Amino acid sequence: MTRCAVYGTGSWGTAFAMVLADAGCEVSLWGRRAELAERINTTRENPDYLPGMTVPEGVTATTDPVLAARGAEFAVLAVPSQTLRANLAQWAPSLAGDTVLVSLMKGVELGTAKRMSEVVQEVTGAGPERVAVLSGPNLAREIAARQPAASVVACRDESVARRLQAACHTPYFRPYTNTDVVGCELGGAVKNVIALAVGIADGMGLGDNTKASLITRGLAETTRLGLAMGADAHTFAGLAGLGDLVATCSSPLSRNHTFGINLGRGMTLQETVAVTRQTAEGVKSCESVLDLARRHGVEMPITETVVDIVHDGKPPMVGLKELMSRSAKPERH
Ligand SMILES: NC(=O)C1=CN([C@@H]2O[C@H](COP(=O)(O)OP(=O)(O)OC[C@H]3O[C@@H](n4cnc5c(N)ncnc54)[C@H](O)[C@@H]3O)[C@@H](O)[C@H]2O)C=CC1
Ligand SMILES: O=C(CO)COP(=O)(O)O
Repeated sequence: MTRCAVYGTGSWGTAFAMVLADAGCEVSLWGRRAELAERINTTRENPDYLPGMTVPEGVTATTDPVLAARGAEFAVLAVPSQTLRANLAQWAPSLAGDTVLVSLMKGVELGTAKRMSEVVQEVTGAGPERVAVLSGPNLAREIAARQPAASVVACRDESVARRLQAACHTPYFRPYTNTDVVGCELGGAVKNVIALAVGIADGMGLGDNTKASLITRGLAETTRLGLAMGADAHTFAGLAGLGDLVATCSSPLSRNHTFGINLGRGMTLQETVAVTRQTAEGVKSCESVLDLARRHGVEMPITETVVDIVHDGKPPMVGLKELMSRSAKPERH
C-alpha cells in the first residue's frame, strides 16, 4: 500500500489527505496542535477547517514529524507559502532520500520571489525529478464533499507525475499529468491575485462584464509572466490556469475572492485581515508576483493595482480608473 505524509491540517491538507485515503493510500496527517490531531483521530472530523466532513479511516493525524514521514513515498506540503521554508527545514531530516515532495501551495515567497518547488529544492537538496506540484480548480470544501473535480499533477519527470496521479485518482478526483511545473505553479499563485481583483470589483457592486474582463486580462498577464519564465502557454489554458482562475474568481468559498469583496465594500486591510480565518495567499503573494514580474521585465497591470489597493491604501475606485485609462493596445502584444 502507498504511504503518504501530508503536512498541514488546514482545509486543503485535510481534504487532500481524504483524497489520498479514498484512492487507497495510507496517510499520516501532520498538524501543529495535539488537540486537533486527537479530535481528527477520534471523531473523524476536522471541525476547525472542514466541519461536517468525514475523514476516512485511512488517515491518521499526528503531531510527530518523524512518525508522519515513516515509509512515506510522497510527502505532501500544505502549509502557508510564507512559512514553508521554516517548516520544511524542521521536517526534512526525517524524510527519506527517495521520498517525492509534493507542493499543494499557491504562493510565491516574499523577498526571494521563489516558487514553492524552488523553496522545496533549496531546503531539502532534492533534484527537480523528486519535486512535484498539484494545482487546479480544487476548492477544499467541495473536494471534501467528494464533488467531481479535475486537477493537474506536474513534475519534470513524467513518470513521477504518473505515480502521483495513480496515488490520488479517485472516482471524484481526476488528476492529469503535466511536466510544466513553472506554469502550474504560476497559474495557482497568480490566480489568487486576480481573485482579489475580481472580489474587489464584486464588492464595489460591479457586474459580470467587469469580472470577465478582469479574469481574461488576468490570464493574459499570467501567461505573459509564464512565457518569460519558460512556462508552456498551453498550461494557462488548462486546469491549473483558466480552470483554477474561473473557480476561484466565482466561488464564495474562495478566501482570496472573499478577501477582495470585503476590501471592495470599504473595509480596511486590518479589518479584512481580522475577519479572515484561513490563508488568503494572494494578500502576500501579490507583492512577490509583482517582484517576479519586475525581475523578468513583464507588465502586470492588474497585479500592480491589487498591490496598490491592498498594501498602499489606494482607493479601489482610483485603482480601477487608472486601469481603464491605460493607453489603448492591441489585444495580443
Ligand atoms: N483551501 C483550498 O481550497 C485550497 C488551498 N490551496 C493552497 O494550499 C495551501 C494551504 O492552504 P489551506 O490549507 O487552504 O490553508 P488553511 O489556512 O486552511 O490551513 C493552513 C494550515 O497551516 C497551518 N499553519 C499556519 N501557520 C503555520 C506555521 N507557521 N507553521 C506550521 N503550520 C502552520 C495552520 O495551522 C493550518 O493547519 C495554500 O497555499 C493554498 O493556496 C490550494 C488549493 C485549494
Ligand atoms: O486554490 C483554491 C481553489 O483551487 C482555493 O482558493 P482560495 O485560497 O482563494 O480559497
